[in-house]
Amino acid sequence: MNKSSFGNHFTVTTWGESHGKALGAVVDGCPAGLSLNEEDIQKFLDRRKPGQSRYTTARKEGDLVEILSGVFEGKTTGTPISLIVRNTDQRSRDYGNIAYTYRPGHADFTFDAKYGFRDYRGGGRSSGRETIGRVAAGAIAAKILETLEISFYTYTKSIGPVKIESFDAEEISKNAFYMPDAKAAEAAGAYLEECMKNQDSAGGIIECRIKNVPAGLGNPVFEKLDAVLAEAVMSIGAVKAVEIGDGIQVSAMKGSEDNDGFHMENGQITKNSNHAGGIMGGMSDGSEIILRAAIKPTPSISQPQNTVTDSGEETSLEIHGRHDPVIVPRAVVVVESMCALAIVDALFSNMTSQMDRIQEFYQK
Ligand SMILES: Cc1cc2nc3c(=O)[nH]c(=O)nc-3n(C[C@H](O)[C@H](O)[C@H](O)COP(=O)(O)O)c2cc1C
Ligand SMILES: C=C(O[C@@H]1CC(C(=O)O)=C[C@@H](OP(=O)(O)O)[C@H]1O)C(=O)O
Repeated sequence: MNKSSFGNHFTVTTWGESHGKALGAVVDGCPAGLSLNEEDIQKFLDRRKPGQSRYTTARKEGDLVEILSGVFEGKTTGTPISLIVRNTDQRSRDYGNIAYTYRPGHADFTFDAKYGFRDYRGGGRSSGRETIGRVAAGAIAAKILETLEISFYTYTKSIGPVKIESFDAEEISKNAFYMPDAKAAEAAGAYLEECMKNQDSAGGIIECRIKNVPAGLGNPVFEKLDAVLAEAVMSIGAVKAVEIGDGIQVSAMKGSEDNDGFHMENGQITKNSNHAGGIMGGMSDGSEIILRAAIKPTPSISQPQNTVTDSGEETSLEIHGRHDPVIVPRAVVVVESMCALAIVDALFSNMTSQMDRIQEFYQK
């Protein structure tokens, strides 16, 4: 558990606890010669950090990253890249009443079931704060993908019952929810105010669209690209479902509706539609990859809840502390980072032609 490795070729280990001294990641397998500085990573971390709006945890963290190794004179050296973010605003006293009592919906009971004890301060390793390491590593993966012109749009599709009804890419970074629809963002704010007034929380859906992934990435069996992406995204705390393309809706469609027909466009094989979400038979088909992640409502809510202690006593629990009333906006960049890591790992593992393109780029 203390080692959350990701991938076989581009390997990421995240480390650290929410109330420990620091958190971070070690990235192995990044090619030498990639131009990389702290700002490249910081701009990703800034999209995740607490305190971006009144709809996030009130914990005050700058989440400033330091690169400890693997970069010399602004370029990666091909050796392990170690990244650290120090914790500065732990308030462990908030967690005194969950040291022996299990929070419904969090990992307290299952941690004890597996290990027999746990770091209850801030949830330890099961805190959403662990995602700092994923995002820091994801920024490096995204930088590699940028050299191949592979790019991402990741945004909030819904919060609770409020769904986006229009798409304006410019709008995504302009509201607290990373929604591409200003009206929906306003309605989401009103919904959240209601939840907060009732000491409750909300969930929602994040959509990630990946452009310019060449056809043929992935594998026809086992490490299928859709399976690899789903595993990567499902490993984020609070993600309860992952869909590719039309996802669960295909179960109600007819073959004639779901199939994406082909035609020729400028000498290229092109699909008429994209119900498949850019992946067929476990391999990318050259169209946009479309993935959605369903995020549950934040489990730590302050209204009294029925639960039990670790000695089996039934009790009522009021959770203290500074929690996200909704996880979705802060998880947008986490989903993007995990997708970037999965795509880089897939590229490095089975497309030698892509490796050549990367090497060519660095040697320029
Ligand atoms: C970015 C992010 C922020 C989170 N913030 C909180 C929070 O403030 N309070 C909380 O109880 N859970 C929060 N979570 C969710 C818990 O980490 C998660 O529910 C817990 O680890 C149990 O895992 P599970 O929900 O996948 O079963 C957050 C998750 C993420 C990814
Ligand atoms: C601090 C972050 O989010 C935390 C995620 C979290 C949880 O249980 O997941 C619980 C809270 O932790 P604490 O009570 O220690 O402040 C959140 O604030 C972060 O993600 O950076």
